[in-house]
Amino acid sequence: MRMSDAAALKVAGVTLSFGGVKALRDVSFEAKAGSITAVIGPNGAGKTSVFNCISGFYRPSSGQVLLDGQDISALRPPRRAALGIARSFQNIALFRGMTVLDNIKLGRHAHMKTNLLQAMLYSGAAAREEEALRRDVEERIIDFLEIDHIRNMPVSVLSYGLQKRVELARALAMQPRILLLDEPVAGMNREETEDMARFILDVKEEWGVTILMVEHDMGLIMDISDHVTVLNFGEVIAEGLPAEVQADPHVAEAYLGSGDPAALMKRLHEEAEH
Ligand SMILES: Nc1ncnc2c1ncn2[C@@H]1O[C@H](COP(=O)(O)OP(=O)(O)OP(=O)(O)O)[C@@H](O)[C@H]1O
Repeated sequence: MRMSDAAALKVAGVTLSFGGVKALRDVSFEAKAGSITAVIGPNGAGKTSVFNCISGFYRPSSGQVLLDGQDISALRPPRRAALGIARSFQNIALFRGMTVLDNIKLGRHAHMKTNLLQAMLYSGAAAREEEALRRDVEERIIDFLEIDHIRNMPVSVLSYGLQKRVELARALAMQPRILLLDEPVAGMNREETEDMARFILDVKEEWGVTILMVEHDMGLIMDISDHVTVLNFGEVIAEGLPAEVQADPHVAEAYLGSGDPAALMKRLHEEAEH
């Protein structure tokens, strides 16, 4: 059973400035429904800024963000979350003193009834039904991410890899249609990275979620992405299938300062060995 229908996300001509610094210049790309799209680029290229424009934390000076063709650029972050855009953060943003389960429950927040009138009209039976459904979703997430054994542990005692998995669990509890993953395997060892790769693929395939991820681990990107967009100095310099992007001299130049795809391949393989 799928949790939701995947949605398509489009970033159209987005420009973002901080004072005199243009963090993004006319950036356009699309994450197709039900696919994994990676946004890559050297440090400071604008990857996090793109995520912040999509989730609504930053307002671009021009351009649009479209969810299934609907312009959501004017909506505030909670409204975008309610429409199904969930994200994880580069540095884990969990409540460390709280248990795994309580952190996951917080993911529901985006779906809660906030309007008082709505809440009053919301009958006890319907509320109970929704509560049961929520619990069912939480159990499925815990089962799916294999975190049953740690559900009652405080997040602070968990390994880094497990904390990242709990963060994914919390994002899934929002029942997203679009999942933004900010460096999902940063700081992970090989085994943790392989586990996370498998979970990300399963989120796409079994849960029908469109995934957009920023990541530096090229091995992971090449293995699981359907499409790659490359940013450099706030501009899209290449995009396409992982293999196409890897062979693109512009990409090699952005990363290495030389336009030699063979040298880039060599470096990526060396990084993957670690
Ligand atoms: N809040 C901010 N205020 C001022 N400048 C910012 C702000 N956020 C980002 N920038 C600038 O915008 C540019 C893009 O930064 P961004 O963090 O989006 O890059 P990134 O590709 O995510 O980098 P990294 O891989 O290091 O995380 C950089 O020049 C950065 O200094």
